[in-house]
Amino acid sequence: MATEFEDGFPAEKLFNQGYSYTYDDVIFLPHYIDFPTDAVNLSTKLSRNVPLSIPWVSSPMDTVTESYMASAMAALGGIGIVHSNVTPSEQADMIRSVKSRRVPILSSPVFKAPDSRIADEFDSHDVPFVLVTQSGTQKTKLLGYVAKSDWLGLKDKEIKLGEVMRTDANVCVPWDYDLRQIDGKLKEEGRDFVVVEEGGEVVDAVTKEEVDRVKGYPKLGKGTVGSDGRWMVGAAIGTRESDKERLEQLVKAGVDVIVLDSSQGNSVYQVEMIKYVKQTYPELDVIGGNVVTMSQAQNLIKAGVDGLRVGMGSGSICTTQEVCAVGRGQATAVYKVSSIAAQSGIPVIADGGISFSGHIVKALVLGASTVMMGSFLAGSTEAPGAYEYDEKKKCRVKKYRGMGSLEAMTKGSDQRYLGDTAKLKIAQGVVGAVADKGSVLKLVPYTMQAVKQGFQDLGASSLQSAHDLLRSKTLRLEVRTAAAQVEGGVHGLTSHEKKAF
Ligand SMILES: NC(=O)C1=CN([C@@H]2O[C@H](COP(=O)(O)OP(=O)(O)OC[C@H]3O[C@@H](n4cnc5c(N)ncnc54)[C@H](O)[C@@H]3O)[C@@H](O)[C@H]2O)C=CC1
Ligand SMILES: O=c1[nH]c(=O)c2[nH+]cn([C@@H]3O[C@H](COP(=O)(O)O)[C@@H](O)[C@H]3O)c2[nH]1
Ligand SMILES: [K+]
Repeated sequence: MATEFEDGFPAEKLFNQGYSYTYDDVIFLPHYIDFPTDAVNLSTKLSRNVPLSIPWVSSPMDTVTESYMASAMAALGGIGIVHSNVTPSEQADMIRSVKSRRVPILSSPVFKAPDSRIADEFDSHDVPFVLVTQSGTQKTKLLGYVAKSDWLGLKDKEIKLGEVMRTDANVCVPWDYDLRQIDGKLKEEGRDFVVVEEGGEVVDAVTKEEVDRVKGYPKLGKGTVGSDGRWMVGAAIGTRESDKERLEQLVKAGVDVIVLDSSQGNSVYQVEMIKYVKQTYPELDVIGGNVVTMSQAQNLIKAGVDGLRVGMGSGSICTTQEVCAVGRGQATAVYKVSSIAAQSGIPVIADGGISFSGHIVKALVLGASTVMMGSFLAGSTEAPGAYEYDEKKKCRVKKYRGMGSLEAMTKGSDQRYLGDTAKLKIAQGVVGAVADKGSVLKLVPYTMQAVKQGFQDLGASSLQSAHDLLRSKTLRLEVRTAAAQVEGGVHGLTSHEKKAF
């Protein structure tokens, strides 16, 4: 008689013992490989009606996702959620900006009116050209441009730009030109830059330098394009009355999906907002959260959400568990919420606590459809803010802060406390910095390749197949002791350098 193997625990057993497990606490046992790494397909859904080719979402935080990051996320086949720590019209402008181009490049050129003069633009800034438009701003007709090289050769520096600009309509390309098309145009005509325009109005400019930079990264696929033919982008809103007016502006700007941004989503405010969004904009997907328990999730599913965001206190900048004594270990939270959400076909976003590719594998295999990241992306070229040099750590860093930090709250999420200015504010997040990670256009493809290797080791060729292995109890896990976690990391060396790609 054949012996039944009992090796490791199925998830159902492991996550029902009264422990709150984080990603680092658990480890998967490898299964059987019968396909190559490249056969792993990580396409997925963010929410009921938003398909993605990679399970990657950037956090709605003001040091993570504005238009540049959201454009890059869409170009990679993921999606960015634009934060709401700005006025509704500023947030709507960011959505429009993402939708107005097809290259993950934002150059923010200098605009001037024809009767204005060059001040110190060419001297004190690294500006290769100035665009001359009717109004001296973006979103009007291009009249001409002045290149730095032309300017340097001029004797009369007081001259009006309208008198010296080059008028060359050929410098313009349509908004939906992709990187390959723009590169072709730059090469054919020997240009240093092109102006991106739509409907006769300037959207942006793209330089050869930027195109060459992006060309050096892994090849981009077709990206996340919506039914409007434009890149898809999400936006965060709150659950206050005033968020209804914010929502209206975002919808007019073309937003594809809304995230109700709260640390504790199971509230009367959120349930009412979900119903309002679904009634007012039935075509718009709404993601509820954050939740970490099955009953929280069930309430929001009943209210009509198209997706759920999971995580409370697991984020790198989060202090919620310390301050409020509520939350859950992220591995347990993702497994539990995904189990109930799967019964209604609701995709789950595993939000926060991701430090490396193995955490992404764990989140996805435990039932999530996508992972949302803040700290992992905040040090990238595409994140808002400038790099600074950290003298102690001897590296370039970018600021990264929690949306519940005092600094972020007093900047604008303060709006959520309008009306209760008398109330005492308690921070649930910190302000910090993260190391330079280069461009997400390189970071994400390499990380995805590592995730595919993890899937291959588990014998899962897709997210669906991973979830099938999980629920059929074929997938086995164990809890790692403290010593096992040490063993699983680099140990026993006097020094080492960690370089993944
Ligand atoms: N994932 C996580 O673990 C955490 C995330 N955060 C982030 O920090 C930011 C702020 O989060 P929260 O403070 O949870 O924001 P929130 O807006 O959900 O809650 C702030 C306060 O406003 C109240 N509130 C919301 N709608 C209301 C309404 N219509 N009427 C009356 N009161 C209402 C809430 O009950 C709460 O007391 C978000 O960006 C969130 O993602 C903060 C803490 C933890
Ligand atoms: O307790 C918190 N206080 C905060 O101030 C805060 N700001 C963001 N978040 C959440 O953290 C997630 C990002 O986490 P990671 O940096 O680990 O990716 C984000 O996606 C959020 O869910 C906060 N949580
Ligand atoms: K934390």
